[in-house]
Amino acid sequence: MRVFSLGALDHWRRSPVSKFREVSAITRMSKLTLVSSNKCFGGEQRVYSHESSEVNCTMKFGVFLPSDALDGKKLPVFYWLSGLTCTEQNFITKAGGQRLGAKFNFIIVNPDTSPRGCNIEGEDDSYDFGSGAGFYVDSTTDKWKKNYRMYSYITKELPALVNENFPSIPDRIGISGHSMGGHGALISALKNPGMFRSVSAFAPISHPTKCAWGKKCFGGYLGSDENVWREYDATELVKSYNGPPLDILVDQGAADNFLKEGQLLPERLMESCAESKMPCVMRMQEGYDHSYFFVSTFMEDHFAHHAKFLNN
Ligand SMILES: N[C@@H](CCC(=O)N[C@@H](CSC=O)C(=O)NCC(=O)O)C(=O)O
Repeated sequence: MRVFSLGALDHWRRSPVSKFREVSAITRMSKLTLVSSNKCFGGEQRVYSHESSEVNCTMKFGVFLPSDALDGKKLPVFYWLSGLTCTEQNFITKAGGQRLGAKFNFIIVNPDTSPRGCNIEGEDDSYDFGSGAGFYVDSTTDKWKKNYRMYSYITKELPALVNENFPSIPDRIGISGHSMGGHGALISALKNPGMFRSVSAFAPISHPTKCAWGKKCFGGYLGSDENVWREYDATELVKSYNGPPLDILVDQGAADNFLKEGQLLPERLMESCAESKMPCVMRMQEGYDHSYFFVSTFMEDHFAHHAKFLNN
């Protein structure tokens, strides 16, 4: 809170406004349309939309800009990928990320989880396929391949847009996510050695070629060739990873129903990491379920984990 004397008020009127703070500038950013902006923890939580060339529809994503970013200071970027049924709003409203973005001085970018409104027959029929369930792959099947290219959207188009429009440090980026988004974070880091300095996940779908959610989405988006499926499976990708050391942090709720149903299979990821000598810490958190109550509880630990790599 600032209390103005008359002299200070005069100074405030004359002080320059960064282009990242100026609303008239942010509504005209390259290829981006501002949907909303709310001051939060000294920074701003914004939502933008844009016409995506990868997924051929209008996409939305959230950006949290800490105060320093609003002043134009270049900062690391923490990418967050959400899970099945989510839009960009779940992380914004439930994860408590803004306080941590401000504390650790990271820009946070969190996209929607799939293309939407593409007029594909059946796209809105189930919670675990189609809208809200892009599964972070590039589809090869005729019905879906025009739009369902979330892997390229996350690893190419979105980072390019972010670097063009915000004061990011392009070689200081980390990625994390929850459930389907944890799978997306792991495969994005494992398939692009050196691109992400840090990676972590909450209750990730760790071995999608062997669980019901993965089989449904991979079958639909990638067809029947399971060799293609393995290219998007973290447990498989760990075995062939050849890049700068990755130090993976995974949190998993022990009371997670989807763990009990065999959808997540984190033990398979851990076995694969052990065999491949990939550093990975999985913390089994007693009593926690799959929800954003679990995610928000441990989010600060994940920011601290990413800070070790993004700030050095
Ligand atoms: N049947 C449920 C399943 C949806 C669900 O639990 N989604 C999780 C992610 S699960 C794996 O990707 C989620 O994050 N939900 C949003 C939230 O805010 O909790 C259903 O349809 O509800």
